[in-house]
Amino acid sequence: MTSAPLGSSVPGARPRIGVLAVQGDVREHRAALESSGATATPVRRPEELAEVDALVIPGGESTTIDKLTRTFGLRDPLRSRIADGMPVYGSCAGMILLADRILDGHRDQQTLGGLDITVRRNAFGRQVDSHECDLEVRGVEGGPVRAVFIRAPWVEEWGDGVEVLAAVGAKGETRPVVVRQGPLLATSFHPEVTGDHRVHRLFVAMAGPA
Ligand SMILES: NC(=O)CC[C@H](N)C(=O)O
Repeated sequence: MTSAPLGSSVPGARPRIGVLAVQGDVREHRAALESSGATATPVRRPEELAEVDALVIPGGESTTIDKLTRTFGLRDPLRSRIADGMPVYGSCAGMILLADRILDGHRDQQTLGGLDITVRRNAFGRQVDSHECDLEVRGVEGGPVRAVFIRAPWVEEWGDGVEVLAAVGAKGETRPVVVRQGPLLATSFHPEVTGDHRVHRLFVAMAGPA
């Protein structure tokens, strides 16, 4: 008997989803993905990226993740997979990495890009280290999601192709905190820390067999 090929072309196969494993809640994202119907593997090397159908970029520090992905030779492979339409979910710093434009970035900070959004880093104010709220997210059934924000960004501008799935009121404005553009999904908050895996299930459905 031959072994089944990897990937979502196999009917009923679990999508193979990588978690960028240079910094952040890698273990928690892998557990949330596994319990949402995916096979989750860490990605630190270009060869590991080549084996996955989709990718999660965890939160952490976007400047550090930017530097480490360049050090590990992952930046160009990541950019080309994103350009080829690989589904990617970015949480917090991961949202920043997916954004085409950053406000309040470090000098020399680069993103991978792909999402037609402008994000503001540490947007809720440096004095507000973290906060939580209940948030209705379009596409997530079963009531509000507990959203845990940790030095989080928000979306300040977005293009016509970007769907806003959730927003919060801040400083008199409505600021998107969950956005989707085709195969790319981003949240300002950290769903991996709450034990509620519905955001991961939404992403697994985006990554899985049609
Ligand atoms: N929890 C997080 O991912 C924080 C993001 C961080 N403030 C940054 O700019 O990268």
